[in-house]
Order: sequence, then structure tokens, then C-alpha cells
Amino acid sequence: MTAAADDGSKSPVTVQVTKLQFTYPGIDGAPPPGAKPLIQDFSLTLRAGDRCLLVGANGAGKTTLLKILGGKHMVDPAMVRVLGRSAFHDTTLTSTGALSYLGGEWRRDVAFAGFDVPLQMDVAAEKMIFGVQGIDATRRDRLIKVLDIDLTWRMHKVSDGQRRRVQICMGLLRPYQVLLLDEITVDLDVLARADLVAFLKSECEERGATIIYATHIFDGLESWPSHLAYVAKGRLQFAKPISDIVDMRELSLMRAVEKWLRKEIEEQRQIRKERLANGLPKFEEQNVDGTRVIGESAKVAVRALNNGWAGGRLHSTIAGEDPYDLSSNRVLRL
Ligand SMILES: Nc1ncnc2c1ncn2[C@@H]1O[C@H](COP(=O)(O)OP(=O)(O)OP(=O)(O)O)[C@@H](O)[C@H]1O
Repeated sequence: MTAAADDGSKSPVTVQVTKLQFTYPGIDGAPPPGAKPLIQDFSLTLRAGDRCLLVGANGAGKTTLLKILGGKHMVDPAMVRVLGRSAFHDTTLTSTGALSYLGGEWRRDVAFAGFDVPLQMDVAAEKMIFGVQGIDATRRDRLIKVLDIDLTWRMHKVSDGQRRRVQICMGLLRPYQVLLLDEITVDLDVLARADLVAFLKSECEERGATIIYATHIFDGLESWPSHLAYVAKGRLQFAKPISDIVDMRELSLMRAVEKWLRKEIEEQRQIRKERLANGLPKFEEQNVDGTRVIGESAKVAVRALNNGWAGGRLHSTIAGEDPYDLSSNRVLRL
């Protein structure tokens, strides 16, 4: 597998993000004119064997970043290289299993428009797990053991945590080289979580996999990461080996993250105070974020709200209800 250019002295570079900039598209598929990028000037380099914890407040951009790395959003190929290739453009990265993304709930699309429901069909865990072709039997057995899966489980009858175990097992069956995890352990009990986290660490140590794991749950993760990346408002604050993070020498992982988030909140409060003092609205106007003005006259301008109909979730607006005037449903009916 070709990795990115390297200095030869360390493990090969597996993930290279260079000055990444990203804006969610509006309903027409293009970034709304004037929209401020959600992710700006973001650079990150990880190597084979690195285990990077991705931390940040709600809405900081962690999921967005993982989805970009997982090839789910198109960006300039030079900005994101995974195993030396463009995550979005080189579909063999995911089709071969070299790059694996595991996140959110296990859902399937229903009918149209990305309207999705949790996967709950009447099928046995065994059928799902053994239905994946070309899997090494030893690896599969190890995962079934690590996740303590009962192969007779019927997917429509099991608990959320049990369903999640099957999802994780299927996501890890192929021996990925880069794994992106977006808060996948919320439903797991303490034991399942501890065993999974230990398994993931061994994957990096034994076969040089690279893992990026976004989470708010730091229990049992104290000695897991080799690196930590802290994101605030779409900007990388730092990405360093744990041993280089001064706060981590004095504080637990949770306390260190808490300290950074508190500082961030204080800074935001200060900015709002200054805005008010300068006669500006407390919060920056968001009207270009996900909306665009259609129509020439400002008086009759209609803002088309991206309700996700074109590219994701469907949040319908009923006529007469707020924010119907802002909804693309209104535009569609004009
Ligand atoms: N499809 C979308 N269209 C427009 N904006 C979006 C979309 N998805 C997310 N956002 C916005 O992007 C920002 C970052 O969201 P993201 O889900 O990446 O954050 P996060 O750090 O993963 O948050 P959390 O910790 O809550 O999961 C948020 O302000 C969110 O509203």
C-alpha cells in the first residue's frame, strides 16, 4: 500500500490533512455564497500505529472532519490524503476495507430523501456477520469473542447495546489500515467498552493500524491514545503526541479536556461581551450558513433553507408553521 511521502525515519504517514477548508453545501449542492467555512486551515499528520483521540465541544466539527476523512464529503484531493490517496475520489480505499468509518447509529435509508430508521430487521447476528465474504476466520472469531456476541441474537429483538456490538463487529471484520470512529461506544456496557478499547489498541500495536476516535467519554481511555487532537469551532487547536501535552502531565484526560473547553467558553463569552459593547448583536449572524437568498429584491427575498431534502435528513415544514417562510418546501410550491 502506498503511503504519503515520508522522511523515512518513522512509520509511514497514513493520514495527511493539509490546510483543509470545508463548507456544507446548500440545497443546490454549492456552498452558500458568503458562507464562512465550517472547517478552516486544518492540518494533521498521523502515522501507522498512531491512536489519535479527537476531542472538542459539541458542534466543534469532529463528525464533519471524520466524514471528510472517510470520503463522505468531497474536498480538494490535495487537502485530504489517506494512505496517500484522496479519500473521496479513490473509492477503492473504502471498498477494499483499507479505510473504515464507523459512526452514528446503524441506519438504513427508507424510500427516498435519506429518511432513515435504525436497522431492526428480523435476521440473526450470525447471518449478518458470516454473510461478509472473504473474512479471515481467526479475526472474525476474535471479534465475536471481544464483543461477546451471541450468534443467535435476532436483530429486531436485541437491545441497543447488543445491536451496536454486531454493528461494531461488522465494521471491524476487514483488517483496515485506517479506522475512523465516531462515538461508537455510548451503548456499550463497561466490560464491552474496555475489551473493545483494548482490542483497538492492539490493532495499532500489532499491525500498525491508524485510528482516529472522536469521543466525549474518557472513561478507560487514559492510556489508550498516542496522540490527541483538540478541535474548537472547526479549527485545530493542536494535535500532539500525548507525551508533549503539558496539561496531561498534571491532569487526567477528562480534567485536561474540561480545562480546555472551559477556557474556550470563557473566550466566547468575552467575544460576545465585546460585540455587545461595540453595538453588535451578541451572536454572529448565521444567515449564510445553510441558507441562501433567492430573488433580487431584499424586500421580497426568500431564503431557501437546506432542509436536507437533497442530501441528507428530511425535516419537513408544514404550511403555516414557522419557519415555513424560510423552508425550501415553500420554494418548491411557488
Ligand atoms: N449537513 C449539515 N449541513 C449544515 N451544517 C451542518 C451539517 N451537519 C453538521 N452541521 C454543522 O456543522 C457543525 C459541526 O457539526 P459536527 O457534527 O461536525 O460537530 P461535532 O464536533 O461532531 O459535534 P458533537 O460533539 O455534538 O457530535 C455544527 O454547527 C453543525 O450544526
